[in-house]
Amino acid sequence: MRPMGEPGSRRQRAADHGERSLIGPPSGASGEPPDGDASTPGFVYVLAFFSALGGFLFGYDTGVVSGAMLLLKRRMNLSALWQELLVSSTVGAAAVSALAGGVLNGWLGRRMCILLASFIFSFGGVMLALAPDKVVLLVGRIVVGLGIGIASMTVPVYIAEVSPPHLRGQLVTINSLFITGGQFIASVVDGAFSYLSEDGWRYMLGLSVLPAVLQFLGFICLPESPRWLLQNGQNQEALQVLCRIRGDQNVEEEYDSIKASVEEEEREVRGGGMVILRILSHGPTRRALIVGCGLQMFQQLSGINTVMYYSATILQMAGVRDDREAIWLAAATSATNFVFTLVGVWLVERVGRRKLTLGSLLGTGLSLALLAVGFLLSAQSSPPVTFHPVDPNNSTCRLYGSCEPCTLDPGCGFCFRENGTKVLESSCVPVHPASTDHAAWGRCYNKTEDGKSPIWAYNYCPTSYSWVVLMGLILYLAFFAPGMGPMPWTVNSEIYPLWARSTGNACSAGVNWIFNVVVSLTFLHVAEYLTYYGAFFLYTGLVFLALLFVLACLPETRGLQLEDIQNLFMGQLCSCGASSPTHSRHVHYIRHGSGYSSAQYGALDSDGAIAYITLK
Ligand SMILES: O[C@H]1[C@H](O)[C@@H](O)[C@H](O)[C@@H](O)[C@H]1O
Repeated sequence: MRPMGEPGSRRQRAADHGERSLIGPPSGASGEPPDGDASTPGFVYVLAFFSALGGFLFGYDTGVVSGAMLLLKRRMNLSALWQELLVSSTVGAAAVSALAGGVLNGWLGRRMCILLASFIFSFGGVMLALAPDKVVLLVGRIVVGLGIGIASMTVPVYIAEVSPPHLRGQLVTINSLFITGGQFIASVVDGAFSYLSEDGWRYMLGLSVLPAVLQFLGFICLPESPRWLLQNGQNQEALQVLCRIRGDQNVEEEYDSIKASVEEEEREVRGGGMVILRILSHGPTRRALIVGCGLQMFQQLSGINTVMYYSATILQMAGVRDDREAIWLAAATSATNFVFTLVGVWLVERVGRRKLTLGSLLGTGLSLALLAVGFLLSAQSSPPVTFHPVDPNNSTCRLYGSCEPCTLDPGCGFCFRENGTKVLESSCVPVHPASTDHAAWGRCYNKTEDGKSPIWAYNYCPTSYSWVVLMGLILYLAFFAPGMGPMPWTVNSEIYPLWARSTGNACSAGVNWIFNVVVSLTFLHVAEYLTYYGAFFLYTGLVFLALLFVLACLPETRGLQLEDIQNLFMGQLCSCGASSPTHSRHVHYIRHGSGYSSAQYGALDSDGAIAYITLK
């Protein structure tokens, strides 16, 4: 890499003139294109759009399954275990392929990996749409999961590598917008096809083939990332791609900077060895990996997928009894997630990654506390069991005195009648072994269509505090979606040097998927031991830990060229955060050969633009 301040560099030329250089980093950190260069060519937006279809498929395939399952469990007579398998197998497969994606990415390139993922998505989609039985369905869900894992780690890297620095955050965050957009469209499709009780699930699961094929066709014509091309010695092609994606801007400096950085990295890492071991033994990349994996872990530990998954139940608590109504209201929940991700796209280049993540975590934590308080109030006013039918099997359900402990036992449900908000004739009875939709026997076994049968509540209790929970849910999504939703993906796409980028992103995406499985599989057990409010207080605590982690360790990467970002990780891990506060000076290390010897001082002006001066 050409050191900043090296004779001949743009920044040094200004410094040589004796000015206290106020030239920003290669592109304006304030969100402006460098030196007022010509505007970014539309081609970059086309690239971002076709890549982000991978995000859309990630969102669609993880989101669509809940609605499809409502129909499938009846059509295929699925046991609870099979339902669990069909939902979690995709996430599990995504974890495995995200981890393997690092090797594939370095070996085949970003473009080939995206093509591979869209091919896998198309194949899996066809398989799901035509599945004759549950085994083929399971294989289809695993195939789709393999596609999701590869796409989830490749797409942000590709977009980051083709974007100009001043737009990088926004364009990578668009991928997250497509994820939540995919989840939203999936919930609308679920709603629309829920009326086709016979084959609706085939359309729900199969429709993902359309965006997958579109992405495949698009990527046949789109170029490889110039950074990967340079890393693999294809210099001419890299220059051509750079010219295409930067339009009439001068690409010479960017080309030189990437090339120098590749050459220097090659010198440093001569001798090879496994990339992950090299990452771990090299301080700055090790610290970047800890920050990247930590962010992804905390994203999942903030309970987003529990909240999304649990939204239907929260709505039932609030008095929505009809299945269809609950499906449409769940679509409103994912719409909230989507709309607020849009706010993140707007904010990321304006306030920067760090402030956005911190603000988001603070709001997410407070909303989780509100959710927990809502559940606590509901538990305290939990309706008593007033009707005790004779239990033929002497199950544990007859021992519970109120709704709360009854519904926390996975084997029991609450059967009651309502008169306005008053709960009458309530009993705690065993759930049917084949379906949680009704009781094993008694009044809540057979539902009649005349609306006179009692209400069967599995997993929730009727409560007059549901509005507190509902408010907590909406506030949670409004705070999570702009920051903690997209930032872990965005930050990971930029913090690793080129040689470590594929592996770093593979590890952090793998961590995201692993914690996704862990949180969703443990939620009901955690709730069983700690009650619902205990579970949400636990998530609140984890979010405050995340806040401390981000406060201490996440540096601001806004506006910096990818090749310069690693310098932010030169200091101690938990001083990372200190390198980026506004209005403060920070040392910017310059690489000389393989060492970091001299320094430039950078000061952030009030817009967050970085000014550099060189110490001689
Ligand atoms: O960033 C995404 C997004 O926030 C989704 O809504 C969530 O389901 C995913 O797990 C997460 O990785």
